[in-house]
Amino acid sequence: MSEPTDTTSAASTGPDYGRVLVIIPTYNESENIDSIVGRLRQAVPAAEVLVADDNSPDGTGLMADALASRDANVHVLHRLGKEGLGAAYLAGFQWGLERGYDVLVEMDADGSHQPEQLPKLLAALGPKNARTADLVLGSRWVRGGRVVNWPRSREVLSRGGNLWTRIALGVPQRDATGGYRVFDRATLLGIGLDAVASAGYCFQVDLVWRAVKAGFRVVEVPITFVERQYGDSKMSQRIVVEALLRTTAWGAKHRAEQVRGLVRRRQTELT
Ligand SMILES: Nc1nc2c(ncn2[C@@H]2O[C@H](COP(=O)(O)OP(=O)(O)O[C@H]3O[C@H](CO)[C@@H](O)[C@H](O)[C@@H]3O)[C@@H](O)[C@H]2O)c(=O)[nH]1
Repeated sequence: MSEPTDTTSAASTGPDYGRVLVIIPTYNESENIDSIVGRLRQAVPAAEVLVADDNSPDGTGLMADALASRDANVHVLHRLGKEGLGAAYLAGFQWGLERGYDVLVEMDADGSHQPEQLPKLLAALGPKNARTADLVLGSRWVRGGRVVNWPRSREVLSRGGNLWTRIALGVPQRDATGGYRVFDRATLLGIGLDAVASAGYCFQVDLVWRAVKAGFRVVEVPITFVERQYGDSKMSQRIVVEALLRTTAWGAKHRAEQVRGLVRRRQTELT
C-alpha cells in the first residue's frame, strides 16, 4: 500500500512565523534521511533543519553531512552515541535556542510525520507577533486525526498511554505522547528544560505536562500519522517501562501536592 501524502500545504509565502528550525533526531535512518529532508525543504522552504544524529552505525550522520554541504539551511548535530530520543531533542533545542530560532519543531525522520502538514501546525501557532498558541501538538487522537498502517498493538499502546497520562497527570490533551509538535521559543525557555531527565518517548509527555502546568496554551491539530516503510522503530520494552515508572511517580507527587494544597486551604479557612 502506498503512503498517503498530504498535498494541501502552502509553501514559504504567508505569515511570518519567525525563524523556524525543524529538529529531526536520527538513529539508523539511512533509508529515510534524504527523503524526509527533501520533502521538508520543499514543503516549507523557509524552515531550517537540524539533524541530531547519535552516531548511527548505518552512516545516517554522514548522509546528513552530505545534505548540509549542498544546502546551507540544513545543519547536523553529531552526538557521541545513542542516548535516547529525549536527550537528542534536548541537545537540538539547546542548539536552536542558542542561535536565536523563534520556532522549534519536533519531527521524526521516518516519514510518519508528514512535512506537508507542517504549514497547518505553524498556522495554529500563529505569526511571530500574534501567537495564538504556545505549543501545537500534531494529534492522531482528535477528530480528523488518524494513523495509517500502524499495527494494532501500537495503537493500543498509544491510546492506553494517553489515557494513563490523563488519569495520572490530569493532562487534558488527547495525544500527549506524539512526537510531531511546534514550540514557540518562549515555551521551551519557560518550561524548565534543565530539569528534564526523561530519555525515551516519555520525554514527549514530560514536555506537554510541563507546558500545561506552566499555563501555556497547548493546542491540538489533527494529523495523519503514517507508519514508516523503511527501517525500524526504536520503541522498546525499556522505553515503555521508563514511561510507566516516571509518569506514575510524577502522578503520585502531583496528587500529593494537590492534597497538601487542599489541607493548607482548609487550615486557612478555619483560622
Ligand atoms: N538521535 C536519536 N534519535 C532517536 C533515538 N531513538 C529514536 N530516535 C529517532 O526518533 C524518531 C522516532 O523514533 P521511532 O523509533 O521511529 O519512533 P516510533 O516508534 O515511530 O514512535 C513514534 O511514536 C511515539 C509514540 O507516539 C512517539 O513518542 C515518538 O516520538 C514517535 O513519534 C526517529 O527519527 C528515530 O530515528 C535515539 O536514541 N537517538
